[in-house]
Amino acid sequence: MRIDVVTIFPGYLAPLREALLGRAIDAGLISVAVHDLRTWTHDVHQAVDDAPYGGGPGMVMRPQVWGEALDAVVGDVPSGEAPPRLIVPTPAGRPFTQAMAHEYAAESRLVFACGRYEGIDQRVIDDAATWMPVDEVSIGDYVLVGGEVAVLAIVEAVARLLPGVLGNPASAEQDSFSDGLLEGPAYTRPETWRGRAVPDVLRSGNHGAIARWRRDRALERTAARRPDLLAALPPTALDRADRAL
Ligand SMILES: COc1cccc(COC(=O)c2cn[nH]c2)c1
Repeated sequence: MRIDVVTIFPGYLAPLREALLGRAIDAGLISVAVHDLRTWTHDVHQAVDDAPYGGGPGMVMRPQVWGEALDAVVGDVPSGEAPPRLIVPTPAGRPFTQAMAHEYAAESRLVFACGRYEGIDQRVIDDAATWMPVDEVSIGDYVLVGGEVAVLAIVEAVARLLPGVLGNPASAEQDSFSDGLLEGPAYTRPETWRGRAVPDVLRSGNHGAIARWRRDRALERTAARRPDLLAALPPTALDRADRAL
């Protein structure tokens, strides 16, 4: 997978080259190119933003700069080849989910546009959408200073799903959300720690009982913390034992 990121703070994307993702890059599973948006400014101040039409606080990122940047970074899409997907992290976006991470993991190329200030001139999105799929995506209901942190989160969630990136692919299958529920509690040695013992069932070797216990804990936690996920489950997802909980 080829990943391009356009940002005014290239240094913010340095963590992509660390650890798991760094190894995936070294293994050639992913290529990451980070581009400084100011490359496509032509004024001495390298201005990337300007005052908003209609007034109001803050600044808006200029269309000319972004237009030239995306033209250059996306380049000419060879005929017959699918264009990359442009992802724009924004508080106003569609909520990013594990299902979307799986969708993105199937793409051969992703381009990320990191917005700042009050956002990017809408015409940049509208123009880009005439020649590539554009997703405005939110990673949560809060406002960051820029999209860079969101790109780190999205790239990590997507890259870990790529074959060969995770040492143990089974853990991606048993993710939280993979069965629509939150992951329950996990334990490792020692058996007792600060007077707290590991639940006996987990040391019983009774795999049926262990699976049941884990599912019960996941259902309890999901009901307590994310009733919306429980409500969204298809009716067939809960068996009789689940309902008895
Ligand atoms: C594109 O325009 C803007 C404007 C302001 C901030 C940002 C960065 O994204 C977020 O703040 C965010 C993403 N998901 N949840 C919060 C982008």
